[in-house]
Amino acid sequence: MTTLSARTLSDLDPRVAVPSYDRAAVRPGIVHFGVGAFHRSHEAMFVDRLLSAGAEGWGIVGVGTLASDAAMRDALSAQDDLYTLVTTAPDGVVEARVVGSIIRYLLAPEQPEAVLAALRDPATRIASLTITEGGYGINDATGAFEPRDAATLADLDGLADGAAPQSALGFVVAGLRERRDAGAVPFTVMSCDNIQGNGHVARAAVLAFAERVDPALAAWIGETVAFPNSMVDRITPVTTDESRQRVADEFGVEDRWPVLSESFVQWVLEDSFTAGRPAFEEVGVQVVSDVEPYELMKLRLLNASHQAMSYLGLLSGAEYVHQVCRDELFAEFLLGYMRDEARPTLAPVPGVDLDEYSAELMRRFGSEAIKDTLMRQIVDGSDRIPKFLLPVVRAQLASGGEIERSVLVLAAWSRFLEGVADDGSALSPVDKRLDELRVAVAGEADAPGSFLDYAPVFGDLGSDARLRAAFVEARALLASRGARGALQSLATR
Ligand SMILES: NC(=O)c1ccc[n+]([C@@H]2O[C@H](COP(=O)([O-])OP(=O)(O)OC[C@H]3O[C@@H](n4cnc5c(N)ncnc54)[C@H](O)[C@@H]3O)[C@@H](O)[C@H]2O)c1
Ligand SMILES: O=P(O)(O)OC[C@@H](O)[C@@H](O)[C@H](O)[C@H](O)CO
Repeated sequence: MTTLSARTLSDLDPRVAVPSYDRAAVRPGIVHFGVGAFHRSHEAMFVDRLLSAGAEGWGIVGVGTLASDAAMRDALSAQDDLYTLVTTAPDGVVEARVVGSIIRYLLAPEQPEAVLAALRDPATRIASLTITEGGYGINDATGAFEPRDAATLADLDGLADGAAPQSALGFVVAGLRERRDAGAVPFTVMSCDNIQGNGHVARAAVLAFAERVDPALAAWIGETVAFPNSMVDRITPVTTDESRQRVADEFGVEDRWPVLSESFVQWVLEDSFTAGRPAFEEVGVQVVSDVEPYELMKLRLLNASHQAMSYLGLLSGAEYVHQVCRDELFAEFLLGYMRDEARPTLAPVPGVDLDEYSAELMRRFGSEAIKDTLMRQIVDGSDRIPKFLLPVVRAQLASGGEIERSVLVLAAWSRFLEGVADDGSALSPVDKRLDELRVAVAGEADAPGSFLDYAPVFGDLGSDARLRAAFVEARALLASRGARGALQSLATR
């Protein structure tokens, strides 16, 4: 067994690829907020490829802004910011590689000045973000900037008074303010979160934040800073002790925080950068002028399918994505959702055959080695349902298209929030709006359909009579027949 560190790289099992470049010589060019599982399987991996190909000046300074990120800091600092990425293909082929592109990790609550210094450094040309859908504070229904987290709210007051930032948005705005005050070129703000128009959303959040701190700064950012949109894709489950053990058993690497993901990877990136960008296209990134068709395809087919399978799956007693996707009843339901409800809302996607894309998704979902849990998909469902599924519902209502599978998912979500599976066992929803959601769903007892009046999620959709009637029917079907029974009923219609 070899404990991972810069010193032990040459001792690793030769099946584990290691950085071929001199990490000590890599200069930083990207400051990344939110060094979670996904950043480490995706952007950091692409940058590792770039550095391996000889690119200079694009090392990553990772930043955690949450107190809970101390665990990542501790794990990475113990192994010189290196980690093992293990990918598994649906056919079982496994590859392992030590990623070296994160050259420094900063825990913002303890080192705010170091984070500001990294953003101030003219070598930093991109600030990238994976801070989750909720991290932008944008109300999905209205598009208004309404942050709810304490750090962002504190920064909205504190930044104007010169206090050190606490939130990712606060650091980005403070960093841009320093650039402006120094007469320097700003950095690009590159969101890699799963949000339609993630660049537009990041721009809206940063501008609204800056407007509250210094309107002239907001105007400067609006004129000078690029916020590229992107479609990002690689299924990356949470690292568990079982994953650590697998890396140790299969590759002999003792790694405190490896990442295990699928082999599939995709990044479609809008070519819009303020201060230059790496030659991403040379390492597998699709650099395009319009990302939207790819984004809509991915969010409405992949991410919405995760929502579609998870509430129904958990109600039926399943635990894993592969479990439900290998079940014919669920597979037929998901393919039906993709074919009859999501795909009619999509424009043609350049170079993509949507039949093949949907079939490949089912192969990816069915991959047992990934061990992705249904529970991972439902954390803060109130952030995900509006971004992934409701755009499909809105478009289908507008065109008179089918909605019955999407509505069954909404009904399953409402039943899931009630916390009881079909066999009577307890379910544990995790959602930042759980209290409000439970009040909303309790209203169903006296006023069926009133759950849809919960505006923070549904906006004005609750007033749609067709949707409301279908929702009431779907809830009744789930109550009488359970999740599997409801799927059977749909399959035989
Ligand atoms: N895991 C995947 O399969 C996957 C795939 C594509 C895109 N993504 C995107 O990446 C995001 C992160 O996913 P992950 O798998 O890395 O999760 P994770 O739980 O491993 O990491 C979450 C990261 O987000 C940061 N974060 C969370 N809330 C924040 C906030 N309010 N402000 C600042 N930082 C915050 C945390 O510090 C942490 O680094 C997702 O929300 C999604 O938008 C994930
Ligand atoms: O992480 P989220 O909230 O964007 O959505 C949950 C999953 O659908 C998502 O993580 C997918 O696994 C990912 O988008 C695949 O690329």
